[in-house]
Amino acid sequence: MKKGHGASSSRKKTEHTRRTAQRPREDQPGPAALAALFQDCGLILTERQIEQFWLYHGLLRHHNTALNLTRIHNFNQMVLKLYVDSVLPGRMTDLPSPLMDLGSGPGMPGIPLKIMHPQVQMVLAEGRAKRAAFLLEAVAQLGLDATTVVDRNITPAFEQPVAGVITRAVEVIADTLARVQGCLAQGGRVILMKGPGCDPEIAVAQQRFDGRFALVADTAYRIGGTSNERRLVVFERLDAPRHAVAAQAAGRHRVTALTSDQNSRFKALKKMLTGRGIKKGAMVLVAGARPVHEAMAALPQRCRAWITRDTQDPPPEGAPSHMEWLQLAEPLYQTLDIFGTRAPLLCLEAPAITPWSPAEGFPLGCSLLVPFQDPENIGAVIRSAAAFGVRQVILLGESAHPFHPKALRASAGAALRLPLRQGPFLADLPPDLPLVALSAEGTDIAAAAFPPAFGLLAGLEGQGLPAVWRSKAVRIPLSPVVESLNAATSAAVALYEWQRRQGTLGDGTFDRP
Ligand SMILES: C[S@@+](CC[C@H](N)C(=O)[O-])C[C@H]1O[C@@H](n2cnc3c(N)ncnc32)[C@H](O)[C@@H]1O
Repeated sequence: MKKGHGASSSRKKTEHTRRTAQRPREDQPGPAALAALFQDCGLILTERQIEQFWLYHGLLRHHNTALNLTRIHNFNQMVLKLYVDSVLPGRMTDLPSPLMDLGSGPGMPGIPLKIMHPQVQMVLAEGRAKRAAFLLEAVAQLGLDATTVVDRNITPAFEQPVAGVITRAVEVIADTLARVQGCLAQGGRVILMKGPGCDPEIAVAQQRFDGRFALVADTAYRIGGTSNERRLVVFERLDAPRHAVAAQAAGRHRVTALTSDQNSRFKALKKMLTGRGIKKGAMVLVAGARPVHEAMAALPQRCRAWITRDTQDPPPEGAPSHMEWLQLAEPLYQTLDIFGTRAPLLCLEAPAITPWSPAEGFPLGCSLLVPFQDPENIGAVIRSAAAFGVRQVILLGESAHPFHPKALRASAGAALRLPLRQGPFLADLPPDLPLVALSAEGTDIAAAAFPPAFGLLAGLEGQGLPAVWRSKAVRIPLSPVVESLNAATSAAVALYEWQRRQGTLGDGTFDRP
């Protein structure tokens, strides 16, 4: 992509020396000498432009001692290395508008470019207050319209939209590309005025911003007839800035911003962190990037709200449009993000948990009955139930809520997919049910018979099972160094044993019964 240098610099240098030698009158610093130096570089200035450059030159000289604006003091050098150098990109590439000169310092290249291309809307960004004040004075004195000064450091949080960014002598390319994430439009260009040895910088930037920025031009050149080598490197932005993505998403969804923890909507969301609140409100809070996207894809009609930190992480394109976008102030979001995911949360209308009564019996295969009081155990066992092809999970009266955020997370989303039923309390299970119960005091599971349609009754954490079930229970043989397995783990092992007996685990998967 890099283009070679133009005509030999030594020939140009000789011509330059000869022509300036023929104009002794213009050797003295002044508007005419300035115009002549520009002309030697093939740049013809209008009277107004000469006047503006001369005025700018005067301001630079006047303020240089106090503000340390440039280390170049020689008149010819100032014209060539500062003003001419600044305007050359305008001859080599189209200038986007609005164009931000990032790290403008004393106004380079923004002010000379603006003088040459008055139609371009120019934004001069300069983090140092005294330099920014100088820029304001220069803009006023030169009468530059459609030119603003941003007197702050540009960071990725800067979101004033611009179509292009130009920068000279500020930082490495990748840092600039990162810095303009918030403000540069999709398709916008970053024009980087570089020295000749910038290949390593380009390579780093290409690697870091692969898919987000593309290198579209890289041209080697020299300033007029001098030996000063330059590279003009141009990157084009492929992705869209966050604010544009957020604005598009806000057009697709109803948006509500919540800032107070006293807000009734926020209070309702907070209730979804407890089993009781979920039961009452019939709403579920899904956390974690993957579970959220899976739940949205599987249950689009049930999606109620996409919950984010302010405008960050807008709902993706294709998200159900009836879903509201709740933008929460940081402390409110943190209250709901109990796992510290920092990712969007999804509020879902809870899938129905239909009642089950013992009179209904069990369908073919395994129904898992769980009395667990720990939501993480409930989630873990539901995940195992899904993994081993259980027909339905019957939650006994003792059980924690399967949509408690901790249960949902431990189930890796399975709680939203598997048929869940609400059964009676343990004590109300009739003793003649075809159940295989699990207890550390039972007989070895190796000898157990699994009926074609049966219920697997997991033990209750801590207390185990009531005596009536303990007496007919099966156990998983264990090393005597532990007393028992975790309740969810023992259920998983029993489910594995049941599937193994079906002879369906041979190829690493099994068919649903
Ligand atoms: C070495 S000077 C170059 C100035 C000018 N571009 C030139 O070529 O003469 C770099 C300037 O960029 C400014 N600067 C650096 N990082 C900046 C940022 N993130 N936002 C705004 N200004 C910045 C500094 O304050 C400094 O004035």
